Amino acid sequence: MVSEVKQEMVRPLRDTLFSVDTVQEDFVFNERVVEVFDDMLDRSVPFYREVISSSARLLDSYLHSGDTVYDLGCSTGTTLLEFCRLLEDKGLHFVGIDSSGPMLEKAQLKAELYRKQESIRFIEEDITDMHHPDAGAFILNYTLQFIRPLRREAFLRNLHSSLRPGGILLLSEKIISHDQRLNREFIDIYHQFKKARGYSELEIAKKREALENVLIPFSIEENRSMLKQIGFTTVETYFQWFNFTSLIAVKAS
Ligand SMILES: C[S@@+](CC[C@H](N)C(=O)[O-])C[C@H]1O[C@@H](n2cnc3c(N)ncnc32)[C@H](O)[C@@H]1O
Ligand SMILES: O=C(O)C(=O)C[C@]1(C(=O)O)C=C[C@@H](O)C=C1
Repeated sequence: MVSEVKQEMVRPLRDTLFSVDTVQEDFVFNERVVEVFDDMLDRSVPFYREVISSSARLLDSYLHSGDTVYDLGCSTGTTLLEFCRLLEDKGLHFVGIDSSGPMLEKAQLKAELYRKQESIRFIEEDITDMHHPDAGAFILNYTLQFIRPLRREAFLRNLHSSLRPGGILLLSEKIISHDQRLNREFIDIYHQFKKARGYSELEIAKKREALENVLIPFSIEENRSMLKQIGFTTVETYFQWFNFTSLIAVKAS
C-alpha cells in the first residue's frame, strides 16, 4: 500500500464522540473510539508523551539486550513505536497485546507506515488470560483501571510471576484521593485541563458519565499496596499530575 494511503488511514479524526446529542452508553473501545483514539489520548491524558519518554528511560536502565517488552492494552501502538525510536540500539523485542481487533489493525498500519513492522509484534488476546513467561518488562498504561477490581490482584500476580528476576512493571493510571476535598479539586483541575484542550463542558460531563462504571480508579496507596502484597520488592512513583500517576514496580533479582 502506498504510504500516502496509509498515512490517510492512520490519521486520527478529531475526538468529537461526546459532542453530539446521542443516547448515552457506557464507554467501550469500539470502532468509533478507534477512529479518534490518538487525538483523544493526546488531549485527555496529561503529559501523555512525557510519560512515554520517561518510561523509555527506565526501560533503558533496567533492561538488557534480548529482553522482551510487552505493552498490555497497547491500543494503536503509539507507546511501542516511540520505544522503538528511543531505544533503537538496545536490542529489545517489542510485543503489543490488546483485545480490540480494530485497535490492532490501526497499530499494524502505523508500524508499517513508520517501517517498524519487523520490530513490533501485535497479538489480539485478553491480557487477563495470557501467559508470556520470561518478560523483561510489562507496560500497563491506563488499562488496569478498565479491569474489574476483583480481578486486578490475580492479574498482577500473573504478571509478577511472568517477569524475569530484576524485571519491571510500569503502571500508569488515573487515580482517586480518599480525601474528598482533594479528590474534587483534582477532578476539577483535570476538567479544566480538558477544557483548555478544546473539550466543551457538555463533552466532559458526558464522557465522565460514560466512564462511570467502566473506568474504576484506585488511589496510589491501593495500587502500591496491591503491588507490594503480590511480591514486588520496590514500588515508586515516577510521575504524578493531580489525578494521574505512573508507578514502577521491580521484581527482586
Ligand atoms: C485506555 S486504552 C490504553 C491506552 C494505551 N496503553 C496508550 O497508552 O496509548 C485501554 C486499552 O486496553 C484494551 N483492553 C481493555 N481490557 C483489555 C483486556 N482484558 N485484554 C486486552 N486488552 C484490553 C482496550 O481495547 C484499549 O485498547
Ligand atoms: O477522558 C477522561 O476522562 C479520561 O479518563 C481519559 C482516559 C483515561 O484516562 O484512560 C479515558 C478513556 C480513554 O481510553 C482514554 C483516556
